[in-house]
Amino acid sequence: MTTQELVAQIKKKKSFLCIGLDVDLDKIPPHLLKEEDPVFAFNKAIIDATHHLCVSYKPNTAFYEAYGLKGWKSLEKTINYLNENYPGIFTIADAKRGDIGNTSTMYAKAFFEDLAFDSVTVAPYMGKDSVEPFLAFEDKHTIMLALTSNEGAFDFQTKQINDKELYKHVLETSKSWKNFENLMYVVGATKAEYFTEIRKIVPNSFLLVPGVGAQGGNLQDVCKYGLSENIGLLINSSRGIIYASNKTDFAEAAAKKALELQVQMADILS
Ligand SMILES: O=c1ccn([C@@H]2O[C@H](COP(=O)(O)O)[C@@H](O)[C@H]2O)c(=O)[nH]1
Repeated sequence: MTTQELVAQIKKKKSFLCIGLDVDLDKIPPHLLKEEDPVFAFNKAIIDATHHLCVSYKPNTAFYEAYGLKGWKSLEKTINYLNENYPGIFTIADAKRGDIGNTSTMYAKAFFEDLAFDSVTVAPYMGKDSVEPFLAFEDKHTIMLALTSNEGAFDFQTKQINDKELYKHVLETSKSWKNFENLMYVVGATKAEYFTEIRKIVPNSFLLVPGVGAQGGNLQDVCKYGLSENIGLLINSSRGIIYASNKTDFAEAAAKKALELQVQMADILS
């Protein structure tokens, strides 16, 4: 999916919501555990109930890798289900990869070719040659960690290096990389006070913003400082939506939570 197509979907649905599919077998409704693939059964029900309210889904691969081969199969079934049934949805593999060049190429093939995701999250720590193999996939998007939502973001990302903080070096340096137009960034909703500075460096780039809901980030604050001319935001909520109920009404309860965010987004976009 191109950035223009993503923007068109956002305008059509009046939503820039990304729903996180972080499936934990200890949290899903117990009746689903009888299913052959409880993780996929849960995802399918959540997707069918919420697809009209969001523009993106983000499975965090940790929640699938934790279940070994079975978990990877559930992830494969989930991305195939999305691509076959909801082709207008932007898919994100939240895998936070990045390694020496030839290894990064294999990670990119895993998520872009074997599993046909639109995008994958990467860590910037190993530098340009660890990210460019992802960017080499011209019709795909690479989403690089810039300023994360957790407390540990202050350990390194905001440290001053020469004249500015490390996260600003990450943003500025990456602007010269080949296929920069396919680069997006992760910025935590819990760091709303940083969005003005971030927008000075990357005024038009898309930002994937986790941390609304369970982590306490505020949608209005993020939008106040983070919206760009082409909207430029994908706001993620995972636990706050998918675990709204652990009874048989879990999908409707998730849709209700998604609707609460979508209504606020429609209001912001109007
Ligand atoms: O800075 C970051 C980067 C990634 N995440 C991921 O987003 C979701 C958030 O889940 P919630 O349940 O809505 O808190 C999860 O997959 C994280 O690993 C993040 O939170 N912060």
